[in-house]
Amino acid sequence: MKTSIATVSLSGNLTEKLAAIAAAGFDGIEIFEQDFIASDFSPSEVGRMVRDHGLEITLFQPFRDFEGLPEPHRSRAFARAARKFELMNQLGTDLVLFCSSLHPAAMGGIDRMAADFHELGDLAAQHGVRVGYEALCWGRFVNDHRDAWEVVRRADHPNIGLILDSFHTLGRKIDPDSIRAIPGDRIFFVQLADAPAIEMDLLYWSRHFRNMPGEGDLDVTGFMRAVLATGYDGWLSLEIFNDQFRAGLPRLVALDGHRSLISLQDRARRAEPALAVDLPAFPPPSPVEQIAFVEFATSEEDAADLTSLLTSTGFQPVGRHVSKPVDVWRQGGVSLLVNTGARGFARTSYVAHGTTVSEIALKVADAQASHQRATSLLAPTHEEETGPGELGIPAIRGISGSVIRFLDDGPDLGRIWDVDFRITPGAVAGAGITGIDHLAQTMPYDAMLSSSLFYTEIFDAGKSPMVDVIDPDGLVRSQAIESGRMRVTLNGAEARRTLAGRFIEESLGSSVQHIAFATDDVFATAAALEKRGFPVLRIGANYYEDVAARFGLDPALTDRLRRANVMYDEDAGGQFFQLYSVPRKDGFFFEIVQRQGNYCGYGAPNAPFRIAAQKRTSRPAGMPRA
Ligand SMILES: O=C(O)c1ccc(O)c(O)c1
Ligand SMILES: [Mg+2]
Repeated sequence: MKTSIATVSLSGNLTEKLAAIAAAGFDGIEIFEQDFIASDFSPSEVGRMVRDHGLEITLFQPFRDFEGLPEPHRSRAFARAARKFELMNQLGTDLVLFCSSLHPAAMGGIDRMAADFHELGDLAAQHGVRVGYEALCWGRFVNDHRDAWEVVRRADHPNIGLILDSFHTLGRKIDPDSIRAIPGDRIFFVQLADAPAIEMDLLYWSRHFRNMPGEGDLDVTGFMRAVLATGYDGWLSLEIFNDQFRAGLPRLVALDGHRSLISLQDRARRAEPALAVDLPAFPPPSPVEQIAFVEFATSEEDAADLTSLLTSTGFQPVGRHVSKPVDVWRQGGVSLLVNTGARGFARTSYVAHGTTVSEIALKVADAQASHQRATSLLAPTHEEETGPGELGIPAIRGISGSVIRFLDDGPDLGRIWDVDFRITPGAVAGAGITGIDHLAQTMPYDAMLSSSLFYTEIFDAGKSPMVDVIDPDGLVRSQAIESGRMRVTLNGAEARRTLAGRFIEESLGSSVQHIAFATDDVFATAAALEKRGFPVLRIGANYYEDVAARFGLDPALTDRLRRANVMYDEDAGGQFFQLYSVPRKDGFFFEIVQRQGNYCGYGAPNAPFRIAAQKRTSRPAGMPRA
């Protein structure tokens, strides 16, 4: 179906917005009147600019406070409408949104309002335009789409129809299935927005906190299904009032928006196959079976720092790429690649960020299908030269520019370690690390929605509620994404002095800040790591006093935790143990965790104390240590 976005959803001036909207692949735009008034272009110039970008003006909005007024307000409202209809002719659009009235003099009365719209319909017809009526969920007399529909039904005029907006329906907790009773040809336009579940005044919530479908907590898919069930086949348009988006990079926000609209249609058709959705077919989301490898980009000079950390963590070099300076380090099912190449993407990453995680390879059921889904959802494909006989591994650019590769067990990709690498056979003794528990990605706070949308739409993934992590120098927000056996935590930092904020500055952008490895026996692993010279993070005595009191821990267990510098947490499902490395200069570190039972968190209550300890390790010599 054709997609559109309201100009209010993006930052910048009209010219910048148009460029961003066209580049993201939309077919049309809603012109928000303020954006037009603020611009210096004449209506016909704006119309031409829009069309020169290959876009249509899908809607002009909003027209406020029209219906149910006494004289002289009523005549003035009609005169105002006539002028806007003329403006629409100059802009080159035939549809305008009238939102339900908040006028203090408005009188309500469903037949009075319907009669006003009937008369307006004649005026609109004279100008060759159509009017759509939208219930603002804080409207004085009409604040529910069912009442707006009744007004439109009674107005009984071909130039008067209904406009639905998912926020106004879902924000007021109105059952979206009530839409299924409305004839699709009387719905003139559909606006889509999501929002996080926060209790607050409806108007304030709507004007500041809307976000892209899939980024919030509203059942926008249920709304979309109900709209499609009416037979509606018109525009799908984003109308997102969001403070962050208004300050963000318009191209990125527009791209996220287009991704969310494609995904929304895909979700609707998968949930209800009988619906007619005009969207090319692409594969369904699938879960990640395993993080197959993580690749670091570094240089000949800087590699020693990284490889000594790997060695002290129990990893061992086991082989090399057939044509590139890429070493494979292994331990208990984890493969880490160290790329010191002077060319290609790894080099670009290293130059931009210093030693960094530049690639993540994910094992899925069908790598080509996952790649096709990702690119259908607008992820840019990533191509790199391969030597003769080497595998072409499908890849995309992930958020923040890193590469995500897709692997599977098929006849080609399943042989990656035999074809692209020379691996020396033999077991790695290791320190008891058995896998990757999670990857922690750090990013500016305003990139978090974008990142979680990326993972949840491309993969079969769930997200947990956002939690606050208290860094002594500011708040970091953290959200976990889980898809099959892959866990990723997204950490958004606003404050630059937080550990996460410093990492973003030091590494010049978002990236993986830590890798958490799994062990089945944290104390055995801690002992093995100590022998290898692992730079363990010392945790203060106050922490153990508190954790023992909080959970009523056995003194023997508390003592083991303290001696090994292991942190502890519990939830209803089980227990969690965490051991940390001292962070590198840029803030990168390793974590080793043990999950017992069905513990499903990430130790968030421990984060303030872990961060404080990590910050102590980087303070000047001579200061007291924990
Ligand atoms: O916040 C508002 O006033 C407003 C205006 C127009 C809309 O379409 C809408 O959903 C909200
Ligand atoms: Mg709206």
